[in-house]
Amino acid sequence: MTSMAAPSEGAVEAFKKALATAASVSAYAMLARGMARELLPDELRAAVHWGAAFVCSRFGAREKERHTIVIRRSVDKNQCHYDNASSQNDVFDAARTYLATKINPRTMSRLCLGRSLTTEPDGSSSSSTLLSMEHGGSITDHFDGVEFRWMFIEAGGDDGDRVKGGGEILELSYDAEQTDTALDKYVPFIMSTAEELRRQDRALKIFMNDYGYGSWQGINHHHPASFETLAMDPGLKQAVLDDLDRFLKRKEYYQRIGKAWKRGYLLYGPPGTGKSSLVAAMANYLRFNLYDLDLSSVHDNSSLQRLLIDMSNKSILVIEDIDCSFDTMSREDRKDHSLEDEEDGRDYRTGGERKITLSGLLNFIDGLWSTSGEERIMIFTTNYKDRLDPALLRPGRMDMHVYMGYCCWEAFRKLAWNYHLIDGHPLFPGIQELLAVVEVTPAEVSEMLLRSEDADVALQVLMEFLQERSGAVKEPEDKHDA
Ligand SMILES: Nc1ncnc2c1ncn2[C@@H]1O[C@H](COP(=O)(O)OP(=O)(O)OP(=O)(O)O)[C@@H](O)[C@H]1O
Repeated sequence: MTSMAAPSEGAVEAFKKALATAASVSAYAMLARGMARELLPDELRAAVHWGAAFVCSRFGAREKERHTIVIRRSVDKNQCHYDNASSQNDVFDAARTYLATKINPRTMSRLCLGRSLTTEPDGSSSSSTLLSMEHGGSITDHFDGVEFRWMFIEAGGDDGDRVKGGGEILELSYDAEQTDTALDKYVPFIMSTAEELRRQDRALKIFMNDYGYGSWQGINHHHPASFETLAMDPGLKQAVLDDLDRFLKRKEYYQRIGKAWKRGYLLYGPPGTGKSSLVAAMANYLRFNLYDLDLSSVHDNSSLQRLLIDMSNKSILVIEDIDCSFDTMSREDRKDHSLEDEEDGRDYRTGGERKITLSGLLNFIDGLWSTSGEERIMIFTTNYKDRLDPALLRPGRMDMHVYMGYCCWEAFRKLAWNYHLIDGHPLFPGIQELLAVVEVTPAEVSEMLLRSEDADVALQVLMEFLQERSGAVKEPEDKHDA
């Protein structure tokens, strides 16, 4: 504990004297102001005022010192370490992307409109339209309580000498005392905001592996599924969304606890309950590319490793029907074969050389793959969770298990809205009663709802379909166990 030292007598005296002096100075000032008002004519008072202002401007408090960062469109080649290094300055591009969000077309009289093509490290490209400042334009931005001023200057103009070889430049200026905020917070903030904006803008890709060669082929991914259109238990949907949001925000957390920044989801449930739709919704929500791994096309463990290493960050690895991809039956169920069978590298089902193994996949995912990249999500789907190897279900492996079940009342309401924009109908109560006892998948309900564009007809078709099925009673369901 700290205690305040008692002030010495001398200090108290000095403090009192200072107070008395301050009081008498302000008293004199008030008296002088009053006398001046009474005794001096207006012209003389104005002249005194002007004189005081002049003295202040010459000798008084000087304007705060400003610092400027110059950001050139292209980096001077001499600064590059490699001969073939690109001369494009990333910071310039990021600043322009960021500043586009600060442009107000209503208040700025001259603007530039451009379209740029961005090539991602994975080879995909996307174009975006950008509003930017015209040469000579300026923008003021506020961040963390600090004012930052941006100017866009053209090479070859008045500032031609300064920017020789650099093309166009952006100048960022701020109070000198805010240098730490500028460099340690504002510039990183601009870079990360620009990256996020570009990510939102870029076209998504889905990559599939070639047979045998261990390489990916990508095409644009336009699956329309979103969390908005997904018909599932609302609580479970929110839990998945919250988990994804938490994952995205936790870079530092994963670093601190020494774990790779990856997350695994196991989606399980009968066919047609929306597992693939949920995968697409997750990719769209995160703006992550999808890598759809078909294990039957992978020749051996080393091809598998090559494929996994070639995946980019911020991506989702999907292995559908994981129960069919390996001998994933639970080890307890193996009557005739011991674990040693697996370790000798032979496939005891065929007697031949085993191509790839579940342990090969899991070891690699836990090992090199998880440390060679970041922000990776891995999704396994299965129609039969009970057939999975316990190694897959071990805590820490698949972080969240999501059960995609038969169509419940809430899921039906979502589908009715998706397909017919209705939130109520005289047939709804009857459908609700039937859904409580009939096992029907969202895919089947969707199909019925699509039978007619007329909502009355489509709901009648669904009603009859459910009545036909009503002999089958739902078995109790094991809900999600995150
Ligand atoms: N939960 C859902 N929400 C919205 N649409 C769904 C849902 N489930 C299924 N559908 C509809 O049914 C179609 C098939 O569903 P999907 O392929 O996502 O199911 P799945 O569980 O992955 O099936 P499988 O196990 O056979 O691969 C989807 O394209 C979609 O139109």
